[in-house]
Amino acid sequence: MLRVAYDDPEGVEGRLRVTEFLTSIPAIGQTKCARIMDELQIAASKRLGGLGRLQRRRLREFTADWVSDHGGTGDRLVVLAGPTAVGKGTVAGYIREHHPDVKLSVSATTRAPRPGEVEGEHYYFVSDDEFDRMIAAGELLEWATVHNAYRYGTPRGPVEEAIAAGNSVLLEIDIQGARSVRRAMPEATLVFLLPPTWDELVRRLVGRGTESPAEQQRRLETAKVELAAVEEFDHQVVNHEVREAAQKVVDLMRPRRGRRHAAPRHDLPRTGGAPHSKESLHG
Ligand SMILES: Nc1nc2c(ncn2[C@@H]2O[C@H](COP(=O)(O)OP(=O)(O)O)[C@@H](O)[C@H]2O)c(=O)[nH]1
Ligand SMILES: Nc1ncnc2c1ncn2[C@@H]1O[C@H](COP(=O)(O)OP(=O)(O)O)[C@@H](O)[C@H]1O
Repeated sequence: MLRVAYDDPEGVEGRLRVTEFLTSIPAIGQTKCARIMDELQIAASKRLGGLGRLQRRRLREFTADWVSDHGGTGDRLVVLAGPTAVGKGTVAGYIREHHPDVKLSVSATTRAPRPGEVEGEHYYFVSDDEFDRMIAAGELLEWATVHNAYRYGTPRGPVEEAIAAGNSVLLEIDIQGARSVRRAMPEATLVFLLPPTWDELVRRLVGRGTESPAEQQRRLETAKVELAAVEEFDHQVVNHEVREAAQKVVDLMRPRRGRRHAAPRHDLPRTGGAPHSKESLHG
């Protein structure tokens, strides 16, 4: 499994030269490495920890392409994350209904079922002991304590089986979980769902009416911090309208195969959503 430690510039991998990283990949020798570095516009002296944002993205996309071309998950594993009440559940639900070819991962959680929630469809509802067991047995691809309350985790088996069978898998998880997936499966595509504006996010949270005013306040504080994580994601999709946002997420799951030759890597669009300014979200 290819793994790139961009997040730890002082660590052993952060100090690794990009050329060393590339030539450690089977079938990439000096000549091919030089050509790839040229294509990615990265100087030969660069270390993994010293790459600029664009260079990191180009290298990450190259890695994803490589894994895809050599039997890895490629673009078939997509993570949808974003701040509270942005509409992650709504967009994922729309995809479940209208794109049956996309497999939605069903998480395990220690929280109690809400009225209408179905075991094995919305979540696997498990006890704390069972969740501990799943962690110890390595059955979770990632897990996190969300909103300081309950634990949520992605069962590893179904994700791996779906990918092996050639299906696309969508994980609707929180931002900590997205980071864990990036570490475990660097070739996964990370999508950040954004609200059209900060005020609209507040309206959606309040309008949903599932949290007390104090809890809403706490989640909004967290949301401000979480919005800053947008830069870590491969794509941004603004959830103006559910159908359109869902389509953009599904479009990102199309196989990347062949694209490398269709357009220079640095010309590939990064964002799936409309232009926006981050400042306006905090307004
Ligand atoms: N890390 C992680 N987060 C998850 C997982 N499943 C759900 N979540 C997140 O847990 C949070 C709470 O979900 P939920 O209990 O459905 O409540 P709601 O978001 O308040 O409707 C959401 O932010 C989800 O994205 C998972 O398997 N792993
Ligand atoms: N595109 C949208 N336009 C208007 N309202 C939306 C949109 N997407 C979601 N909502 C509403 O916003 C609220 C929060 O959505 P939800 O899916 O529960 O968010 P999350 O899963 O991100 O916490 C819900 O009341 C939902 O109906």
